[in-house]
Amino acid sequence: MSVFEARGLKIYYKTKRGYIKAVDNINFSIEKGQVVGLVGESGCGKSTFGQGILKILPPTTFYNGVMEIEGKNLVTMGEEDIRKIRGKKIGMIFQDPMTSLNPIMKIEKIFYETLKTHEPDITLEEARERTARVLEKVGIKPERMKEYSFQFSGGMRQRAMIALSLVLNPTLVIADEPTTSLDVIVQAQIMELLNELRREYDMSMILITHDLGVVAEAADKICVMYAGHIIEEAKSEELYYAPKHPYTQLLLKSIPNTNINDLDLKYIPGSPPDLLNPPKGCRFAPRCPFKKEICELKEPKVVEIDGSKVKCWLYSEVKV
Ligand SMILES: Nc1ncnc2c1ncn2[C@@H]1O[C@H](COP(=O)(O)OP(=O)(O)OP(=O)(O)O)[C@@H](O)[C@H]1O
Repeated sequence: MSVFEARGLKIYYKTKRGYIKAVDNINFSIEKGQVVGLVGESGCGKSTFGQGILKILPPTTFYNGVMEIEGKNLVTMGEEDIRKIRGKKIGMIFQDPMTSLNPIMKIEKIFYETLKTHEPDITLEEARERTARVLEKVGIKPERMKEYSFQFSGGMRQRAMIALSLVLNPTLVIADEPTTSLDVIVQAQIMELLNELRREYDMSMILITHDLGVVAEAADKICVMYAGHIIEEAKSEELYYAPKHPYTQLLLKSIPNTNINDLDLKYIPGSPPDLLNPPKGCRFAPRCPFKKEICELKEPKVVEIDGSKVKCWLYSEVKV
């Protein structure tokens, strides 16, 4: 059963020059207990999708289509109802823990404030108990809730933010580059922790990253984004060992051998298109080594092949 679904979802930024089509007509679903990886080059719309689910994008952002959590459509929902869902049903883990951990508040106060937003009657004592429990789960000694986040190491801050996103026991957690700012060993520890927690809490997680190596291990299913579209969706193993879309194939080839953060996409010449005016056919066509005539003329539909979904003319019947 899917806990969250997007159908025909569009998220556009309004600018003086026109609309930036950062998420453009995507379908997406995640089931209970599932981890879905969302990968792609910088600027392809991953964070827009993640933050769009929480409706924390600039107020001028245009949404269309459906984003459904437990049967409720977030696209048409008013701000007051969204606030009840934010944190409670959908948690968020950011790349920079300081986004969530106010440096001028003690950790216990941050947790208390978060709990109080959704459970106004909670006492400080109850909040402390819940905080202690969740801090222990992420490997932080409960007494450290008396400290400020700046007294924590980078890895501990990330653990504290994970605890904060879990304290309300959300149905879905969105983790946007949760390990990017950390060193390799701490990255591995945090990924292991996320994996343990999702099993224990049976929660669903959307894992946003530009690092295919990270998601290949952690995710059940991977969605590859390119220029506002999901161009391939497959089980992790399938995507890793039998990628179908030429972009996915090239992305896999570009995984660096050494563990560096920034992908060097030396195998993919050119750069992603301008999302103010994306190409009218396949958005990857200008860079695709297998491009056919149809590719630049008409947008391909998503087709299912061997259990994967792929948006590419190589796999579609051409009906002009
Ligand atoms: N607030 C904004 N106003 C206008 N355009 C924006 C805004 N935020 C992002 N964009 C544009 O939307 C597109 C998608 O950006 P987004 O940050 O979602 O991509 P991303 O895949 O998450 O990249 P990164 O990994 O670099 O964060 C880009 O063209 C970006 O320039």
